[in-house]
Amino acid sequence: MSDHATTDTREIIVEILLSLEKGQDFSHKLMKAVLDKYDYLDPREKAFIKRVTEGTIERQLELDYYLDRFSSVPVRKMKPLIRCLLRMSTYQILYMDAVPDSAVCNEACKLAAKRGFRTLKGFVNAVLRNISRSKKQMPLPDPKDTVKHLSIKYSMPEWIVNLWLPAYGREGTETLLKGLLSIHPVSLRFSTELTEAERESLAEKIEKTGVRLQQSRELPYVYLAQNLENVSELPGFAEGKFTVQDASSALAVEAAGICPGNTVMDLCAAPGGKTILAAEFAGEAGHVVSRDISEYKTDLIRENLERMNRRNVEVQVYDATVHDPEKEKYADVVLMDVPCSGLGVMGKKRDIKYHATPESLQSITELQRQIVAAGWQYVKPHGVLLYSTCTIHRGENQEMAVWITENFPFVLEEERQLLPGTDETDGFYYARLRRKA
Ligand SMILES: C[S@@+](CC[C@H](N)C(=O)[O-])C[C@H]1O[C@@H](n2cnc3c(N)ncnc32)[C@H](O)[C@@H]1O
Repeated sequence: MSDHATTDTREIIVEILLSLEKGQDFSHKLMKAVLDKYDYLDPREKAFIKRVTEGTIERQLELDYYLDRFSSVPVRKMKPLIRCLLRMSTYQILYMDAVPDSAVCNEACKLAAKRGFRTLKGFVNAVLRNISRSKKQMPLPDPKDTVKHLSIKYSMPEWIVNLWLPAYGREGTETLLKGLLSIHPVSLRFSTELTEAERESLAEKIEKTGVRLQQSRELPYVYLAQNLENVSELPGFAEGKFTVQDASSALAVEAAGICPGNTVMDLCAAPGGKTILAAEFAGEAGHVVSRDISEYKTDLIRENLERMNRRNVEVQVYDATVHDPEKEKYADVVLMDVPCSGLGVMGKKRDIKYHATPESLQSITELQRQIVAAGWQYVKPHGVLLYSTCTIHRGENQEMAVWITENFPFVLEEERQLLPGTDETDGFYYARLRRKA
């Protein structure tokens, strides 16, 4: 990516980083709002804003480690604007070859002066030029200290590294950490009602717009898209021929084994990814009850159902932690895609790792248990409970499946933990549990 960015563009990035420091929102939401606001900018400038902002956020622990070594003032004591400016400039020096280091330093000094820190221009310049000179051998913690080394190298809080090391070992954890930092293409899930020839012809039309598509290894109707600016402008989107859905999420619905004519309940359904695929599998003779906690959330489901032309779905606002006696033994398949810690989607929601805490994992596990306890009875005898999360945490995943079999009349038939770096998907878990009687 070459440097088309002006001082004003870089100022937008600093503003986003400053808002995030104040805890004003999650980065993916703020990013979308900012790109909508500056929609008039040149696409290359928008791409620059996205790349630098997201890169700076996801590499923050690593960048701070370097800054603490190259600056006389510790990162935590810097003025917030200077801190954000140095982080995003260091990211450009280390990770964006096409932007000359001298331009990064000059632009940073200009921006510091523009924002009232003229006296700190010399400091900013000295820190960045030092980093630029040493960029081939940046210091990292001793590899013998596995946790600290991996934490800084892959910018992951130590407690999360500690959570994964016992489950995946050093090599497996490193593969996972690397996978989370790699490029994450947008995943397009084509309607399963299209024939193979129709799918291929649509894929060709999409590629003519400049988007690069690669069929997923996991499912023939999922394509990974690179170079994608705006999904809603692609041919076929408005006609409901595809939706944005990760292969892992579609695999979970596949694992539920929904047959034409089945009755399905989706208890935590917004924005509707799994509901729509379940409705395709159940067909016109089947029926899906799709629930979420608020009007706002259920409106998102309705919007997507409308675009994807699904009519066999009933959308309801309903709190999944409250038992609904009317639905006992109602469904062949109950989807419980529960709220979770989201550690599997950190590649797309880059600041989840800084917000999550061991305590928040504990309380989310409690909520998941409440949802299961309130909803297991909706499954007909010999029917399926499909439990899933987009996280990588045994307490919310494998241990939860065991807890279900120990407390309710279910047997575990299949479970799968998908891992970035190993699988070309988000981190995702699902378990198919069959009701005994
Ligand atoms: C992982 S997301 C669901 C994604 C969705 N299944 C899909 O495939 O598009 C979890 C959902 O649970 C919903 N949720 C959280 N607490 C809930 C509750 N008590 N009752 C119902 N839904 C809830 C959230 O609003 C969120 O939409």
